Amino acid sequence: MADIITLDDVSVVFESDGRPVEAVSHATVHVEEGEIFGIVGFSGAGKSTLVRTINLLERPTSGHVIIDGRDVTALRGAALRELRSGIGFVFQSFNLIDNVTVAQNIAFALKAAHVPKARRRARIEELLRLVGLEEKIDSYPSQLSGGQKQRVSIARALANHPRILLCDEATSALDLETTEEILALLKRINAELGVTIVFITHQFDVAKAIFDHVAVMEHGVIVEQGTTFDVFGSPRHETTRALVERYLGVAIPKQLVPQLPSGRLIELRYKDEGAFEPLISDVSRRFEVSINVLHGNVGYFGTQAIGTLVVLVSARQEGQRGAFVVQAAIDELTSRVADARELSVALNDDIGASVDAIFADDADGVDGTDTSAHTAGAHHGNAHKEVLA
Ligand SMILES: Nc1ncnc2c1ncn2[C@@H]1O[C@H](COP(=O)(O)OP(=O)(O)OP(=O)(O)O)[C@@H](O)[C@H]1O
Repeated sequence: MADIITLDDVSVVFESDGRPVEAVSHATVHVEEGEIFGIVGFSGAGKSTLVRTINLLERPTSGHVIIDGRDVTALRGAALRELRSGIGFVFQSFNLIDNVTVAQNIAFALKAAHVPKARRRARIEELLRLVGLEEKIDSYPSQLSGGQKQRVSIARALANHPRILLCDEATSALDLETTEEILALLKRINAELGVTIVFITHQFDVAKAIFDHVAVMEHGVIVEQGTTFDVFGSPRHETTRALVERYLGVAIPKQLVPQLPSGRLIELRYKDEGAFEPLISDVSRRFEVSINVLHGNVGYFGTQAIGTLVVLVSARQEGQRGAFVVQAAIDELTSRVADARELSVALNDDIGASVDAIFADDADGVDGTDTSAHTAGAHHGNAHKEVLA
């Protein structure tokens, strides 16, 4: 699929108190036509600044913005206005004008694009039908719920048939149920109208529910990007790992630790289901080690599953030979899953704390497809079966 948006080596430097602040540093992004592309990262990572370069609300200090194969970085005046009318923007705080009606809020966007007055009402009705709010056409924003306000702001953003919709934390001010409704609406707009969506969020469940590709930002730099399934399934950068740990990961309760047989704790991450049972039994038989499954969790990305298991690998014999076979078994396990690492209980605690700031408000799955198997404590065969069931 062709790129509809290319950000080529884009940097944005602000001046703050006389000192330069590099909000975005050499970011390169390719957004394919018709996809939902997401950007995640800590507060202050540069996500908003990067997205605002797409319609040149922020002008790159260096690098190029290419829309539909055309370098638009230097556009000004009428050409810039035309570019912007083809790119809708949805904000976290809705940005509706309070003292005019829903119809008038949308009419402003049509007027700005020189749509004749006689055609505006029909277009407004069509847009409100699309977002399911026909009956609110003459209401004022203060008479609407948060979700309804966001629907109006989406209708307004779509008024001039944009091919691109930019959403900056568009669901962050909404409760979980309303978030689901808005995500379903955006998915429908993406699928039925073919609108390409670039979406910033700090909500992990939003990311995994709707993003086709995702970029992870930190300190102005894109540290990792790819398909959402690959990036979250095999995270390579520490920040991504931390995000994934917090939501797909599992922590071993401290009180369990003294009860564990000696051995090494390994976290295994696999993509798609069903691959584990034969792997565990195969490795434990071939290497003559015991592999106890302590904890497991499966998260769904659309229809694709990413699973996590924490296993304790123990030697069946004492001494150097035992340590050697445990290492060989761990090497074999590691080579046959998407991602693996050795755990300590303290490490789990640290990770939990470090990512709270990013995905602070996501206790439950937005798409309702998460399943968790909390089997800590039952660290023998039964746990294994529960996790894989
Ligand atoms: N107009 C500006 N002038 C000076 N510094 C700015 C300006 N806009 C943003 N910054 C700085 O640039 C950095 C990136 O900000 P940005 O808002 O893009 O991050 P973000 O990842 O979107 O964060 P958040 O999720 O908190 O909005 C921050 O350090 C911010 O303080």
